[in-house]
Amino acid sequence: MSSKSIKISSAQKHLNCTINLTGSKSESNRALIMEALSEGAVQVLNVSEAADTVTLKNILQTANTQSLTVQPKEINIGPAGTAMRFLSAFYTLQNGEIILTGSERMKQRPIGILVDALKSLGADIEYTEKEGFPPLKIRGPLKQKTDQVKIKGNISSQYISALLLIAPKLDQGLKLIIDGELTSKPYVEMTLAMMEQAGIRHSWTDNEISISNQPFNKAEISVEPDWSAASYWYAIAALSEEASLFLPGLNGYSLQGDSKITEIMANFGITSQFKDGGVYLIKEAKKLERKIFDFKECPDLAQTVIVCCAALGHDALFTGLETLKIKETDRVNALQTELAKIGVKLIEKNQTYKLDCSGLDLSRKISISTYDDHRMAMAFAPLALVMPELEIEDHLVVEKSYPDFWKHLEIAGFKIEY
Ligand SMILES: O=C(O)C1=C[C@@H](OP(=O)(O)O)[C@@H](O)[C@H](O)C1
Ligand SMILES: C=C(OP(=O)(O)O)C(=O)O
Repeated sequence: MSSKSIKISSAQKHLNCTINLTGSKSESNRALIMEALSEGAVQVLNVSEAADTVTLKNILQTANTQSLTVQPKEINIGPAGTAMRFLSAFYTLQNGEIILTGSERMKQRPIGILVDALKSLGADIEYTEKEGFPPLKIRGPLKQKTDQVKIKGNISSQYISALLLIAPKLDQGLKLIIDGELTSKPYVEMTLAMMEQAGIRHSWTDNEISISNQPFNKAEISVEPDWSAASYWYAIAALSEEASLFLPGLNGYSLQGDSKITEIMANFGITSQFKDGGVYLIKEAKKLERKIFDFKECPDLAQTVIVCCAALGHDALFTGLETLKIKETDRVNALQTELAKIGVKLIEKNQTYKLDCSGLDLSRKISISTYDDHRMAMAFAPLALVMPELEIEDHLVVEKSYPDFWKHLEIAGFKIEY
């Protein structure tokens, strides 16, 4: 066992506990950018403890203090994709020159669509290594050439959110035309809804979103707990014999698209009761019948739900997995390799993925590789409820979005050996 690997087991199949989740990484990242752009008019409450958010917060705290005369400062965002995209737009508005870089994986995650859009607005950006990928050399402030930008919508919604966040600060405002289909749409809706909380008005008709030059109002933005993190508790409930879990702070009218986990997990017999300022997850006996799950609007739930179906031996079909290949790792590939360890196949045909559980074997001791991907570790961890013992290769990966994950599993009665 390496120093990073852990063994998880669970003698306790009846779960009854309260888990306090950290704030949403997505909401926090937006709120922090708005706070920086609004020169303090916007304030953020319950900001996430996710490492990605902490990194972004630290960078933004020093953003306005750099000198113009020294070598361009290098800013390293590590593995934080959303923050990379948001900062690329943010720095076009700042004085001076910086180099924005990230982890080795970040240098393989495409950013050309956003860079092209920013350049067409008037930004001065160069690639310092590979065309279309970080690192970026950004020289601000942007002198706006046009208010209209056309941008492809099917690769990452983060490019669109990044542009929308800076739009009120652009002299001419922004008219964004989304070319083709829009993936991860709830994240764009979240961006606009949060901007509205700070008084920013927009119009969205068909494929065109417009925001005029306008000031951010004074606002206190309270971040809801993270629904993507909550999804692992739904999976745990689904694989347990009996469960009554309380997740404080979550509400039924979330800005987070991943709150769709309540609807998905109803198929697995998990009822979500919203009361006492949070949600109770109650497990009831129910036969899982739903055969098709689509993740186009909630890509971060894909691993959770697919592993859960595999553990239950449920041969379902999955769609909307196209964007998974450019996230923390190629998540489709990672899922295929790791599910094979329990005898399950995930087979692609015309962009639909079929789970074949005919060879399911939960009796072996296996070690799950994590591919520097927090969601690989967290999506496979619930398997400890249905297997004798499970090893997770790198437990530290969870810090990216949910640093207390293992501590919370212990609260729920899991045994973790470091
Ligand atoms: O805007 C955001 O906060 C996010 C958007 C999604 O990315 P894509 O738009 O690239 O699918 C999601 O996967 C990511 O974890 C967070
Ligand atoms: C894809 C994710 O994050 P990011 O793109 O911000 O790295 C994620 O948290 O699953």
